[in-house]
Amino acid sequence: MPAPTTLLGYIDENADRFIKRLADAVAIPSVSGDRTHREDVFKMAKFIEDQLQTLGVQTRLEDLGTETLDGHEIKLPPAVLGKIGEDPKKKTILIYGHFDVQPAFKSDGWSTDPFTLTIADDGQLIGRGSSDDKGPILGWLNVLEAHRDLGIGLPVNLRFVFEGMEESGSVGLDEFIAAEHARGKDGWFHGVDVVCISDNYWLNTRTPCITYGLRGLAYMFVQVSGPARDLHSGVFGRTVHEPMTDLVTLLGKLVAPDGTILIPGVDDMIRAADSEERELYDRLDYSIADIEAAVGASIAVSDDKTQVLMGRMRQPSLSIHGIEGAFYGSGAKTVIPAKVTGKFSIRLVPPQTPDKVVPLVIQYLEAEFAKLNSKNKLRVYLEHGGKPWVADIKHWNYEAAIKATQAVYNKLPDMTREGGSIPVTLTFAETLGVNVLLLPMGRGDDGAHSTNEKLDRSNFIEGTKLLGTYLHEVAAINA
Ligand SMILES: C[C@H](N)C(=O)N[C@@H](Cc1c[nH]cn1)C(=O)O
Ligand SMILES: [Zn+2]
Ligand SMILES: [Zn+2]
Repeated sequence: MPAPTTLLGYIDENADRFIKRLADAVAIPSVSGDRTHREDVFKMAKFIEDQLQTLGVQTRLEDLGTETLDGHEIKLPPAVLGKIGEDPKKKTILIYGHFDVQPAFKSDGWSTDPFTLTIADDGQLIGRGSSDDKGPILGWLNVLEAHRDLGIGLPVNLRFVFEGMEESGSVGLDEFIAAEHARGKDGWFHGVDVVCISDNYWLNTRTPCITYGLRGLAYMFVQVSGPARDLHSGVFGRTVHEPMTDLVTLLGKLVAPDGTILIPGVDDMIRAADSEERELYDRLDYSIADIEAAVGASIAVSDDKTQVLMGRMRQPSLSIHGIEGAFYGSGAKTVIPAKVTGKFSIRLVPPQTPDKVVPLVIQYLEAEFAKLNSKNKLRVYLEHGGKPWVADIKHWNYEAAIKATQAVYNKLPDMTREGGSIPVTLTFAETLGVNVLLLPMGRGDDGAHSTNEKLDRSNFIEGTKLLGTYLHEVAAINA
């Protein structure tokens, strides 16, 4: 049963107002990984809570405790909980999203201010968080508002969990979910039938997708320290072991230019795909031209689309993100940095977990460091991690999402595994024991985490219709 046509019409008629609300959300720089923005993450939690309340949702701000960031103990942003509908005859869907964002500075190469939503002539809504993940969260608000204003009853009961730490390891959330679950029928998640998350992207720019897998993550720091302070390279060059020299040598031993992970045992954990599995990837609407357009260069590691897709969806990857403490400014500072920290992450696929992979990384880097005969000090550790997740797509939750996609887009969705990570997904699946579905709103070229992140106007508006239609399709299924 598709959503009422009045609902879809309402969403079209109110598109400009919905975009204005997205602009208000983007204007709050809720960067969870930057201590100086912690107040903004709190402000964003309040913004979402206020919106939910206005839309008739019963809410609660859940204190998740504290964390230590850059040596300071600071408060974690609260999780925003919402509840609307308690009809025992209806199914109950838990909606998850995150209102924190990745850092963004104009100087990174943005064409416009990252925290001012800019509407381009072609309909792109450009701003940090537009696609990841404020647009999708606001999509749910749009759906609630349409039902309220049209006087259409929600076809399902809804529970919401919106967090403000997803981009920084979802600190505190797993413990909260476990504790609430342990409270049984008094707990927040009591009665939840399935979970729906809109926080990833289509493969390309034309075909909507439904996602049944995510990679896990082991985000690691490798720190080399030596001198008591930064040194003049003219005075001390070739007289001391330099931390930066040691670090870049180690970083150079992690991954080959074609993406092969050089840490013994890591790539070997994954069995090769058989022909039946390869076919799943062959069938997806994707080409090398899509990846080239999304990254803005002809740099795919292979000309074989299936191999590229498998590299993203069913193989681990290792990326080097940066070096803290290294000189990176303009000019030509002749410094020997005293302490440098390399940051890299490994995206994990089943059966890999941080517990299985991290000891291999530590052992390998320590052995490679020993070969350098350096007198500097090495420290390798896990900063945050999460396990991979793969779901059963034969569940009615997926059936409803496929029907909704066909109703809104008149197309069969691509069935994908996402290369990114949403650590709480597996927690929902394992702790609550329910089916989880990923129903993305944005396109593969949205530039999440990158400069000029955008969400296309049509994806925001049709995506809102998709979320609303999905609720009605869930209600129509006899399960
Ligand atoms: C897929 C999701 N929208 C996302 O971007 N997740 C992040 C999670 C993360 C973990 N550490 C930092 N961010 C990702 O996949 O990088
Ligand atoms: Zn993200
Ligand atoms: Zn996200």
